[in-house]
Amino acid sequence: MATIIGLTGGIASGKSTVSNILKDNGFYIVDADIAARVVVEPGEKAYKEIVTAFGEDILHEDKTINRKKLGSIIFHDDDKRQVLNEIVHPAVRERMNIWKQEAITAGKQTIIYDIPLLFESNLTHLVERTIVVYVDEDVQKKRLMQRNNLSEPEADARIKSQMPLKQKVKMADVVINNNGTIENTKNQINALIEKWKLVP
Ligand SMILES: CC(C)(COP(=O)(O)OP(=O)(O)OC[C@H]1O[C@@H](n2cnc3c(N)ncnc32)[C@H](O)[C@@H]1O)[C@@H](O)C(=O)NCCC(=O)NCCS
Ligand SMILES: Nc1ncnc2c1ncn2[C@@H]1O[C@H](COP(=O)(O)OP(=O)(O)OP(=O)(O)O)[C@@H](O)[C@H]1O
Repeated sequence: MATIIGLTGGIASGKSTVSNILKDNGFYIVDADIAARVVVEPGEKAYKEIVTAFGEDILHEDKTINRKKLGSIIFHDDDKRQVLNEIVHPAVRERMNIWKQEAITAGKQTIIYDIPLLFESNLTHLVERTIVVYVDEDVQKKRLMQRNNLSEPEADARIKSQMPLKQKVKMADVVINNNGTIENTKNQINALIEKWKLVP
């Protein structure tokens, strides 16, 4: 039976950076953010529910969802975020389960579940151990503003929409500190692969 490892952290703390390094080491990644994109493509059930709940205003001209616009709504409004989560999350879990089964069929021994909201959504029962990618809040904000081209208040709103990263650290089986260079992060991951004797 495959071992499922949960990889989480805060927005822009470096989960994708860590999962890419794990992928380079042969590990199979099941990514919740990718699942959340696939399940809201036009024609999908969640797409229709989002348009009903948020209106056609959140669509591009080609009818795909304008993620920037939807983000600017839900990261500033807890109730609306809740509405979106209730539409999208069940479909995400279903999709991730399909990908997990594919990985098991392919003979994978360790599967990485990259889930930003692993703790917020109480999904730890899906995984055997948890890795939290940590950065200090000033580094997190700077990287988030840079990557998404956001103002400071916009970055603050996104950070505040999640459980404080320091709280996630307390809940983690292991913490990867991503304040330093990518090389430093790689070294921590290699040490972890060794310590937990992880086999792809
Ligand atoms: C709001 C949306 C349209 C913004 O899209 P955008 O392309 O700008 O961002 P992306 O999807 O790449 O997410 C970036 C990061 O934002 C954070 N984030 C996304 N959704 C949420 C949420 N509902 N609550 C808290 N943080 C969130 C995560 O850390 C995620 O890694 C999109 O994030 C979305 O549909 N969110 C709801 C689904 C969800 O909860 N996804 C997170 C994993 S299941
Ligand atoms: N050690 C590092 N040094 C410098 N920049 C980094 C480092 N790690 C990540 N970054 C940069 O910080 C940004 C956030 O990293 P990444 O996309 O991996 O975070 P994430 O946790 O997956 O984000 P999200 O949850 O928002 O999707 C990216 O632009 C990435 O290139």
